[in-house]
Amino acid sequence: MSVAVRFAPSPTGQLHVGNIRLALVNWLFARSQGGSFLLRLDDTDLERSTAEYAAGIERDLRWLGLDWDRFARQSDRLDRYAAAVERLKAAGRLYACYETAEELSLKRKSLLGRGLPPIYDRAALRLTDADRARLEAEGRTPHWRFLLEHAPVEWDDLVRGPQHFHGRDLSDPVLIREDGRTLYTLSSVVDDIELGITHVIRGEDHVANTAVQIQLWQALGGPVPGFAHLPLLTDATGAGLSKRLGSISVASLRDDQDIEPMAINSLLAKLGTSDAIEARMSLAELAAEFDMAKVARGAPKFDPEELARLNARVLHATPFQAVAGRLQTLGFGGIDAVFWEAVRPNLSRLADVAEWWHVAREPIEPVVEDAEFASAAAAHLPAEPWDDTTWSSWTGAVKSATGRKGKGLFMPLRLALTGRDHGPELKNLLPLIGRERAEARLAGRVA
Ligand SMILES: Nc1ncnc2c1ncn2[C@@H]1O[C@H](COP(=O)(O)OP(=O)(O)OP(=O)(O)O)[C@@H](O)[C@H]1O
Repeated sequence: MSVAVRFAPSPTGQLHVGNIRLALVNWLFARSQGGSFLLRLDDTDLERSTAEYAAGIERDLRWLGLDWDRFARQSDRLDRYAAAVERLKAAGRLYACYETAEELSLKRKSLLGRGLPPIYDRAALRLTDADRARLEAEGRTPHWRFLLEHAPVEWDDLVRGPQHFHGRDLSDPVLIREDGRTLYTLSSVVDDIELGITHVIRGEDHVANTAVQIQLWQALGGPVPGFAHLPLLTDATGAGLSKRLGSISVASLRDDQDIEPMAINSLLAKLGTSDAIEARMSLAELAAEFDMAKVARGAPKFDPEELARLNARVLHATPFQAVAGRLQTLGFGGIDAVFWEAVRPNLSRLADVAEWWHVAREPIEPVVEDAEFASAAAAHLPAEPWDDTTWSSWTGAVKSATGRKGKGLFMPLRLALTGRDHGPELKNLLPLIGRERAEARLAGRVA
């Protein structure tokens, strides 16, 4: 059977780097096994889900290159959940409960106060028909719980190893709320069964869900899939991430920080694994290196500096054709392949091209500390056309004429030609600056 996985975010905020790690791991697992990747929007929380957030999720995943083979929306599948409810009721696995939230909270507090785990006491199972009729006459509407079997629940987690739970240590989960809406615990299993999911790969926050959901899979007759629960990513301070809090979103990395998608993919594919974190230029390379056995159990931290470092590496290896369109959008349509290759080793973010465009093509204030030396150097500027051999022949001549060498030769030239003490290699930059500007700058003029 071929592998089928899903990424199932709720459209209740912008995807953060923790969500993306999960999306990426699902995608890489699918692609590395020739399997399929489903995007499922868990949009049944009508108060918090919005069409804008849903569109944002699709945009973020596309931008990262995480394309999906199939798409589903839980709000389109409500009839499937209703059908599953009927089957569970017919099998005697759902029972009506009438406690209010306050009553349940009191019960929990009382158990905790006695040092006991806050497991639901199944009081509703002892209600008679008459009790139920009375409660409903009082105006109470039931919520419905799934009757767990008091039996062991075990699985061999692809990340956490063998997991052991027991039904008696778990509360019967609520599957239907008072207002009749089915909850994630049920809808997610119905979808996973009907959409043929073979591996559920999600965050550690779902481990307890998995324990109860395995019994639901069995009750609904679906094959129980494999599981991998990954530790949750934290921010650099160790604090948790949440869509609701607007944690480090992919949209802000893209739109505000000018980060390359492959920098994000490279970091999140390798973070918290036994592989070194290095820049990769394609998802195919990451898929070829992917192995769930490399994922560690410790909670990884997202380090923005590491991302910045990878971003620079990715840019340094990006070919001109891959950025030509974006350069045009940024207003640098005049940049060609030669210019790009000259400046890309000095970029941390794509927008940094603006500085080198300015240096090469716009008037700058030169820094001339030794006018005599600068004028001697200017006198040796060769005739155009210039290419990447011009710098070495010119500085060779300046060296012979002035007796200067090393830093004493190169730094005054760099300061005069660029107004800066750092930047792209001058052998590449000089032909872009051109003779006229070079001559004027060596004379100390703004040019
Ligand atoms: N910090 C995190 N690190 C890694 N994975 C995470 C993190 N937070 C959520 N996930 C995973 O992302 C996937 C999508 O989950 P979900 O949409 O519930 O995200 P969420 O950020 O927890 O949302 P919300 O803040 O709205 O509850 C799930 O597999 C979940 O386990």
